[in-house]
This record gives sequence, structure tokens and C-alpha cells, in this order.
Amino acid sequence: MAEFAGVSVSDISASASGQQPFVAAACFDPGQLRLRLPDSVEIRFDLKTAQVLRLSAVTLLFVTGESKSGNEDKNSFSRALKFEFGTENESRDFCSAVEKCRHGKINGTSEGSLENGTVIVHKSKFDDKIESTSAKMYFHYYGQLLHQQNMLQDYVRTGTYYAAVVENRIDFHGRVVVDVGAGSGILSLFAAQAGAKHVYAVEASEMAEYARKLIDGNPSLRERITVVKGKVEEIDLPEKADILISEPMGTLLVNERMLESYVIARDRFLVSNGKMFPSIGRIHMAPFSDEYLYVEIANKALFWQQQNYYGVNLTSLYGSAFQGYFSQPVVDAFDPRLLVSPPTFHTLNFTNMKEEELYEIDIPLNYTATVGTRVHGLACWFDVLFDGSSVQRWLSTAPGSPTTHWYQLRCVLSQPLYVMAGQEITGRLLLVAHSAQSYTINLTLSVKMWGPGAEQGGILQTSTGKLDLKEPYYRLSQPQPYAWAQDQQQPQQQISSLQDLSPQIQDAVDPALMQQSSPNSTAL
Ligand SMILES: C[S@@+](CC[C@H](N)C(=O)[O-])C[C@H]1O[C@@H](n2cnc3c(N)ncnc32)[C@H](O)[C@@H]1O
Repeated sequence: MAEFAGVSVSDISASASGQQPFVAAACFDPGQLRLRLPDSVEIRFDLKTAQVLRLSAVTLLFVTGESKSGNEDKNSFSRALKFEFGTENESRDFCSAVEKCRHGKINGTSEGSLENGTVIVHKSKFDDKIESTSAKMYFHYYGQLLHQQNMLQDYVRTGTYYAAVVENRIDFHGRVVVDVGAGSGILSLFAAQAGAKHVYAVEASEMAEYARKLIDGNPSLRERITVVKGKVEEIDLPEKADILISEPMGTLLVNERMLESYVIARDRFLVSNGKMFPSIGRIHMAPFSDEYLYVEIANKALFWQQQNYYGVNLTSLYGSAFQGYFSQPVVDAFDPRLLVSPPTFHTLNFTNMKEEELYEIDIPLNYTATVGTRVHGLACWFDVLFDGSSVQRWLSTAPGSPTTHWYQLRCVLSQPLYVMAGQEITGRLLLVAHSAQSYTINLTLSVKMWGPGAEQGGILQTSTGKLDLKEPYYRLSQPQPYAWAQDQQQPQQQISSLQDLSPQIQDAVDPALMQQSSPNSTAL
């Protein structure tokens, strides 16, 4: 590894103001820069979080998220150092050494000449889009075995992947495979079982170490699997892949924004015409009616209706709390008979879509109501296709299908809509990605009002909602029995304390329900 002797270093971190420049030797290890000071103190810097800014031909600014002293590994703090080199060549060599060693890469990356002021080694595309705090929590979550176990124990999910791989061993046999976000390494092991020539299991979280252990514990497969710790946006691999395998799906398919990493991995590692398992995903959507759910959500805000909470009037926050509860998409398994019309779907083709197409997903909605009822929002779920050469398999998360750990998702509108059987429901679902690895959901549903004016094009009754996919309400009930007739004659036990609701909710609740409600009914 490269070594640079006699580098003049000034610590210009706020915490080091007034310190004199010192002379050090700079050495590189995979992923690390070591500065050796004359008094044999050594300071190590993690290159993954480092940025290098070229200030002049011989001066570099080196900023790092954390450093570790030789004696005390746990002592970490951010540093800004100014490096002065003897020659321009030396400063360039230092830059390319940083780049080469940054991720402890399997192979090196190109060296390039730089203009003054160019930031040369720093954030990847992932880091540019995603807040570091979000990424830290995300990879911390996936670094824990209990969460990997949760996915492994979703037998619908894991069993479908297993079947898709072993039934299509023709697609894996003798092929190079990249497992994008390998987690425990399970899909890599499946690919190796199906005869893959070599599998690169790429995993960014600490789970990579467990994956290594798991793979080591399977001697007949381990020779053909290499675990690569790092983000697919950042690591390099020694060869291209014939096939990518991944499980990048989040709630509503797109939550976690890992599909973008899957598409980036395709562009970086897959041979042209290579296969992707899965190759397409579809978001399915349909309007639904669920009075129970609506009242349950509206009721949550009632707390803020109190005028004497330890002597404090809370009501000024009631409106905000009410909107807040309706901004949470509901995750649970529901009875498909709650759907008000047949679903439509929107397809994402992972094999040819651009990563940027996932930043904003705009879906026009158009349905015909099959029943007269109140529409409380839009129900969504997804499926993905394993388009194998032998067998095509779908992994479905639809209501009524065996439940998966994704359940289904419902966007509930604070103002329900009235529809008649045969009436058209139009609208738009706009998903806008945000830097916390999730999406803002903008939902609009409209129906034409009946009565005077309808013949002239009708008056639109529109309801809108803005929800944050990052903040779901995990309701996780079992599928509800379909307890009432399509004409919305609700059974008595579902109505509780409706008389206690605020006038605002009472306006929004089905008037038939209000008449039937009784304070003695069982809780919702
Ligand atoms: C949904 S889990 C799937 C794990 C495993 N493939 C399975 O099927 O059980 C997604 C995994 O991808 C990893 N991951 C997410 N984004 C990544 C990225 N950009 N680069 C590498 N790994 C990533 C996460 O840490 C997580 O372990």
C-alpha cells in the first residue's frame, strides 16, 4: 500500500483551533487512512465517510466523519485536516490512494486528474439521495438477526423465492450471480444450490458478517459464494453477473427506496440481456369501504377534544391531530370484499426502467363502483414476477392471498365519498420519494355527484389526502369477516360511542351509523 512520508498536516477542526501544523507519514489500508505522528502516535480515519477537496495543486482538505486513535478505538469524532504535499504529483497520488482504499475494494478504480476545488472522493449516489441518519437506522435495523429472521419466517416470501430459483435452475446453473442486498445470504445460498458458478452476496449492513458465518457453515456451497460488504452503489466486483437476485420490496413495493439500488446494480453489474429475479413489480390499487377503520382512526384524535386535561384546554390541537392520524397509511390484512371495484395496477419493469423514474410515480386512477357505498380511501398491494426460463412465478401480497409480512396498505381519506353502483371514481396516486428512504403519498379521489347538474357533466365531489409512507399505522388485524350487506346496513356491534364523536367526525360518519349508535356498544 502507498505511503506518503513528510506530509504537513494542519488540524483545522473547530475543536483543534490554535494547534500548530505537524509532520506525519500517511499510510493506507483497505478502507482506512493511518497518520503516523513522530511521537509514534497513530490516528486512523475511516475512508468510507471521508471527503477530499482539492484546494490547490499541492493542498488538500480532508474531512472525515470519524477518526480513531490507535489506543482508544471507541473514541470517535469528526475532523477536518489540511494536507500540504511537496509536489503536485504527490497530492494526486494521495487522492487516488484514498479512492482506491476507500471501500477496501476488490479491484481498483480509475485515477483521474482534477480541477482545483473538485470534490473527488466522497459520497455515492446513495449518500446524495438519502439522509445519513435514515441510512444509519436502516442498516442498523437490517444488521440484526431478529429482523432477518422475521423475513426468513415469512414462508410465503422465502418459499416463493426458493421455488422460483430451484425450478429455474437452468437460469442459475454455471452462471455468475449477484445477490443485491443479501442480508443473511439466504438467496445467495439458494442460487448456489441451483448450481451458480459464483455468487457475489452484496450487503451493506453488519449482517454481512453473519452472512459470512452462515455461508461458512454450508461447506458444499461456500466455495462458490463471496460476501462483499458495502453498498451496491459503491462496491466494485471483479466480473459482470449473468443474473441478479434480490428482495428489494418494501411496503407498497417502493418503501425503503431499495428498488433504486436494484436498478443501479443492474446498470453496474449485469451483462446486457442478463436476467433479474424478480424482473417486474406491480402496484395494485382499488377503492375500499371500511366504516370500522374510518371510525377507529377518527376516534384516535378525540383525546384532543378534552377541554380540561389537568386544567388545560387541548382542543386547539384537535384539527392537527385529526389530520395527523389520517396522514398515516394503514398496514394490515383486510378482507378483499371491502373493495368497492375491481383493482387496477401500475407496472414497474426493473429490467429497463431508469432509476430516476422511481423518484416520482404518478398513477392515474379510474374505477367503476360495483356497489352503492361510502368510499373511505384506496387499498394497495403489490406482486413481483420471477420470469424464469422454465417456470414463471408470482409472489403476491394481495388481500385474500396467504398473508405476508408486507400485509396490505390502505390510504384512508378524512372525507369519505358517496358512490352509487355503476358510478365512475377517478383520481390520482402520486408517490414522491423523500430522503428518509420512503415516499410522500398524495391521493385524490373524485366522484360525480348525482342530482341536479349531473346531466351537464356533474359536480365533482373530491377528497384528497397526503400521507407519509415512512409513518404507517401497523394495525395488523386478521382479515375482518364481511359482516354487513353491500347496502351498508351495519351490524349493531360495530358502532360504539359515535355520539361522543366531535361534530366534525359526526359529519363525516355515515348518518345511518350515527342513528344506530349506542353508548353501550362494545369498543371498536
Ligand atoms: C429486504 S432485505 C432482504 C435480505 C435477503 N436478501 C433476504 O431475502 O432475506 C434487504 C437487504 O438489503 C440490504 N441493502 C439495502 N440497500 C442496500 C444497498 N444499497 N447496498 C447493499 N445492501 C443493501 C439491507 O441491509 C438488507 O439486509
